[in-house]
Amino acid sequence: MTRVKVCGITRREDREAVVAAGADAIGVINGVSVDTPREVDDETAAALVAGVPPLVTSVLVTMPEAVQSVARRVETVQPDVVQVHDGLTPTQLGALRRRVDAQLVAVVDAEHAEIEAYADAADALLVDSVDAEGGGGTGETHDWDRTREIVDTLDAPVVLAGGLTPKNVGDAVGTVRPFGVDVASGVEAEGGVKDHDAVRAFVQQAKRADAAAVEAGR
Ligand SMILES: O=C(O)c1ccccc1NCC(=O)[C@H](O)[C@H](O)COP(=O)(O)O
Repeated sequence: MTRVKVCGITRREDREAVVAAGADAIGVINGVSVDTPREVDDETAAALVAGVPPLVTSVLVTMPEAVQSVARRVETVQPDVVQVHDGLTPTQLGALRRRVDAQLVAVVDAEHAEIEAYADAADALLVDSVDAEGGGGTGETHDWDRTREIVDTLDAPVVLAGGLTPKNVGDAVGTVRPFGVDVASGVEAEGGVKDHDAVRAFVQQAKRADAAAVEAGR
């Protein structure tokens, strides 16, 4: 079953709508070096994560400068998973993985030269369309055939992100067959505010496409 993560939650009511829509994971962005309407402060991040119910995964999305700083942030926010964009080498990610009480998702773009090393250092890989500064939330798709190759090559769970919307997520799931899909700007009413109808449609389309692919033996 393709898991669905909805990222960039800034408000309690959006977190609740995402849970009600049947998403598997909720992403909270905290400690990033890019300007984004989806980032929240430490206190809000911790409160949003604390309210995620059992059986739904909370994800802290961050862009650390050092292992220590992200370890501190994990202690403050207490997520189930930490998703690391940019900044750390595979060796540093390995050190972080041993240090924190959270699973680790490493973010790469589909053309990254060290994809295997990042996959080995983390619990899962998120293949995104990152901007020049290493940030996500670009609203841009990338070459899904390349991401399908990564899915087929690696043992690690691979999450597809970048430019997904309720309209294209079905094709994305059918083409890439990822472990999960991730969306931020594609289900927003405005920057940092989720459109609850779009969230529901996104989750439905992703799950429907997964069921169709399983039925077709793909
Ligand atoms: O969403 C952001 O603004 C962001 C900024 C800096 C680092 C990460 C960020 N988002 C992380 C995500 O996991 C997004 O869901 C992913 O990049 C996809 O975004 P989108 O293309 O908008 O669906």
